[in-house]
Amino acid sequence: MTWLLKAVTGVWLLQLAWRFKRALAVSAVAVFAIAAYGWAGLVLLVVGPPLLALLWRWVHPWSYWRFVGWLVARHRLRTTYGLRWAEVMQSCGLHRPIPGRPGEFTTPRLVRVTDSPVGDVLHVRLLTGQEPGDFERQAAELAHALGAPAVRVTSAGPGLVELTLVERDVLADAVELHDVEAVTDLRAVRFAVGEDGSWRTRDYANIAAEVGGGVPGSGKTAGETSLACGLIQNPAVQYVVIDGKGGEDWSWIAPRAAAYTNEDEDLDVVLELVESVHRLMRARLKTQKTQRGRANFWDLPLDPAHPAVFLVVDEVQTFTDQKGMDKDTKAVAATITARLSALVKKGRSAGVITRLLTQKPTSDAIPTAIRDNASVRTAWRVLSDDAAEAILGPVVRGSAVTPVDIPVSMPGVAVVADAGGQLERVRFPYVDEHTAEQIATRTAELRRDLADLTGPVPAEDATADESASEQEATA
Ligand SMILES: Nc1ncnc2c1ncn2[C@@H]1O[C@H](COP(=O)(O)OP(=O)(O)OP(=O)(O)O)[C@@H](O)[C@H]1O
Repeated sequence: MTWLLKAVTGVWLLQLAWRFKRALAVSAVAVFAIAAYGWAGLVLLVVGPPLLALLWRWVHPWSYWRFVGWLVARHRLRTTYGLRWAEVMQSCGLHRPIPGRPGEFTTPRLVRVTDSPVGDVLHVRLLTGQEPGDFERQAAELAHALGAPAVRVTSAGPGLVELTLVERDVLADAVELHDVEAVTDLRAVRFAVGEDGSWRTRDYANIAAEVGGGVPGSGKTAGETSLACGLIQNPAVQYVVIDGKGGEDWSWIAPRAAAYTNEDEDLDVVLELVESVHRLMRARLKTQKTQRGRANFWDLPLDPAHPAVFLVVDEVQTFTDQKGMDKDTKAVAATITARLSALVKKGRSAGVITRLLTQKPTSDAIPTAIRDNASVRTAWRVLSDDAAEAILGPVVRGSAVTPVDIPVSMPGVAVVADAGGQLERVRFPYVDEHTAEQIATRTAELRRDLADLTGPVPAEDATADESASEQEATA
């Protein structure tokens, strides 16, 4: 009966036209061009758009490729993924039967497809009652059903999930930098590339300390080097480097460092440097409010006269692990550890950022109290779950992301835990020593001696101010 009604009213014709709307639109434009301008109009119609596209690409390649990406993504949404979506959802058990309609089911909705350096990203709206974990559990099935080597599931807000079809492991390729951009904003410092191919940043206003560890050759020093190369170009940053390996890994920074030592046997030399930085921190905590108006360093504008100080202690176990030390050396090591612990706890609001690196990630090398106060933790390749835990904390136990799996052939790849406790794999960029040396030499005039930064310890009457600032620091 319905077909008769459609035939009589002409609705069938409209439905047919709608079905072939694109072909009809193209034909209409072609007929119009011929009618208005003859065959020249048709030639213009055929040659014009490609020429315009070429011109667009030449004038504004960024917007052109963005548009092409959008077109390709739309095409994939409708064909590659859209046509099989219901079948994929059903075969992975992510569909839901519709009550009262046997045999019928509903599926999460594929909203959008975008591309990323690793592969396509499918943006999906969940069904009521579903959560990203439902997709995570089915990640392997989804990968097979969608024909991708792996699928990464990330929550993208309430009711939304993103499925990244990982076609390429972007972390497999080294990120070599032949020069490093100066860091101008310490609240967004690029430090490594994530699995989606985009840069990860850190907000140093919220970081008092970082701990990092990994087996020899895993890329700790190189990772720190690339970070330092950007930071030392900022006049409001000073570096203090203590290299417990006793080698020349950090000698490149000597012309630019406020203080540098590679002393690995005479712990008194190291203690003196650590004490200097500790004194600077205390002096700032005591006087910052009275002299500069704010108790928190990061509430003040960055000023080369009051620089942020990065204290790097590479192979920190040389100074903190007391095993095998004689009695006197043990006492010095204990003081160094206590000072580092204080810097880790209170350094943030004094603008002092402490970074401790070790190839021996144990609680003897990095005491748990220090690790637990370090909001940023980085584990390059390690050999055991215990070592991973000594750096990243208990969160790594049972996590799918672990530094124990990192292949030897991928130095510079690490697992990082951010302030929110989330673990992810990243690759640090690589800057060779000569490039680093050149950057340090060309910025040598920005160097200020640590002794000049450390003012005299203020009088005792500032105690009240200190306790106020210290309370804020540890808050
Ligand atoms: N991000 C990276 N990308 C590519 N190669 C890297 C990267 N990081 C390090 N490497 C390679 O690995 C080598 C060892 O790196 P690095 O010296 O940083 O290791 P390490 O963990 O500090 O070792 P050690 O504990 O012995 O000092 C480098 O010389 C370099 O060849």
